[in-house]
This record gives sequence, C-alpha cells and structure tokens, in this order.
Amino acid sequence: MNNIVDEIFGETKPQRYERFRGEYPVRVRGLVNAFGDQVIHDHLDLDVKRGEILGVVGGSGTGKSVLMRSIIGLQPPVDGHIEVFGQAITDAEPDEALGVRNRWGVLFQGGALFSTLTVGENVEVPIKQFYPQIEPDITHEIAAYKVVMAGLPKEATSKFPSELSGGMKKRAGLARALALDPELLFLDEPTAGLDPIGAAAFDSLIRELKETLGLTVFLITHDVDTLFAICDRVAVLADQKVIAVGTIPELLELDHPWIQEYFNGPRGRAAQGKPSDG
Ligand SMILES: Nc1ncnc2c1ncn2[C@@H]1O[C@H](COP(=O)(O)OP(=O)(O)OP(=O)(O)O)[C@@H](O)[C@H]1O
Repeated sequence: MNNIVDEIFGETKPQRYERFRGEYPVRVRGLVNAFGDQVIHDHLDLDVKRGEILGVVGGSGTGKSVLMRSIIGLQPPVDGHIEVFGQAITDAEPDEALGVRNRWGVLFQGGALFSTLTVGENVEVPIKQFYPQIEPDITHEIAAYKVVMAGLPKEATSKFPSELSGGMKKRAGLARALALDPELLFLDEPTAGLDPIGAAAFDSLIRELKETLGLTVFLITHDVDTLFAICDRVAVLADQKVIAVGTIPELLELDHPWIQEYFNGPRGRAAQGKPSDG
C-alpha cells in the first residue's frame, strides 16, 4: 500500500479494479421509461466498454439524462434490465446495489453542489456516507486531494459554491464525483455553459483522468468538439432507442438524417476542421 487512500480503502486501485473483469461495466437491455403517456425509451439497449469514454448524444429531450439516472438507480424503469459491474441495478435490493454504488461517481448537470457546504465539505459527503468510520482529519485530507485532482487550487476547498465561477463549479462537482476513487464516471453535459477555452481544458482533464486512473466514462454532451477531442465511441439516442453506437468515422458511414445533420451540419464540420459549405 503506497498511499493514504489505498490504506483507508484497504486495497490498492488495481486490486479494486480486479473485482470486475468483464468487458462491459454497464449493460442495458430492453430499457423502457415513460412518464404518463410520454414514452422516453422503448426497449433501448446499450453496452459501455471497460476503459472507454462513451459520448452519449441526441436531440434535446431524447432521454439522455433519464438513461443515466436509470443506470445509477435513480429512475426506476417501467421495464428492462440494467447491470453495472455485473450487479443488477433494476431489481436489486437496496443493500445489494450499495456494493456497486461506491464504485461510480456522478457529475450532474449544473454540478448539483450543496450551496450551504464548502467545496471540501461537498466532496466529503460521499466519503462520510460510504465510509463513516474514517477519521475526520483523513476525510478532509482526501477531499483536499480530490479538489486538486480536479484542477482547482487547494484554497478552493474552503470556498462556497456561490464564490466559484461556472468552470470552477464543474471542477468542484468533478472532485466530488472522484471522491470514492470510482472506476466508472458519469458526466452529464460537463462543458455546457463553459467558454471554448474552459471547455477544451475540461475535456483534457477528463481524458487525462481517464488515462491515469483507468476510468470508464459515460459522457452526455451536446458539444461536438468534446466528441472529436476525447470520446472513443459515441452512442446516438433517437426514436426512443440507441440507434447507433460506434466511432465517429463509423457513425459518418450511416445515412440516418439526424446523424448526418449533427456531424455534417455547420458545427460538426467546424469541429472536423472542414468548411461549412461542403
Ligand atoms: N421526473 C420526470 N417527470 C416527468 N417527465 C420527465 C421527468 N424527467 C424527465 N422527463 C421528461 O423526459 C424527457 C427526457 O428528459 P431528459 O432530461 O432525459 O432529456 P435529455 O435528452 O437529457 O435532454 P437535454 O439534452 O435537453 O438535457 C423530457 O421530455 C423530460 O421532460
């Protein structure tokens, strides 16, 4: 054991990762979600590969966030089966699901920080929830370490969310998502509202964390630049399903109108460095 986090969790990161050896940390089969008469997902299937950054795209309201919420157990579906690290999420008893909940981190749209807590205290929330036995001093130390890991200065630990810029709030949310040394990271529109330079910096950070920590990342985005910059594969939501999943060159081969418009529209062409008029 060579660092404090390993000592606290009682095993090194490779040992933690060793617990799941399957190729797909997330498997979704036949997912159905509906609100009243509004069907959001109609027998949707999706696999997230171990170690990839999977970009999830689709028009507004196609159910990207609802899909993420179903995978992490916050949105019980009408039908279907979801497994995370081989553990059934959809019909798990609360105690069973708890065994995998500490293996993922989530950055919700807008950061979802507690406004009355400092950044450090926000990061401490999941640590206290899952590891209440850890001494407060050590919890503070882990939180400060995660704040720096998310690219914030250490002094940001004692600031309140209202004292942070939009980009810093995203990083604070990311620090909280990293609190438990997750294997799987869910990011809901992490670059929304950031200026292009801030967005590119955030993209680089995600890629770097993925490489150094061996993360698998489920990344909802509208940002075409992010897809080209950091995603290994992209899943497209339309018509209540995942209509295609693959690398961007693979998706460009398909003649679905939304996919063509998305990647070959003005923003998609700009992201590829192509002129907008063809
Ligand atoms: N709790 C809820 N109750 C009722 N309807 C909901 C609820 N949550 C989501 N919806 C509806 O489900 C649909 C999909 O919502 P979702 O937030 O997943 O879309 P999205 O693809 O993430 O959109 P965007 O890109 O705009 O963020 C929307 O029509 C939304 O209004």
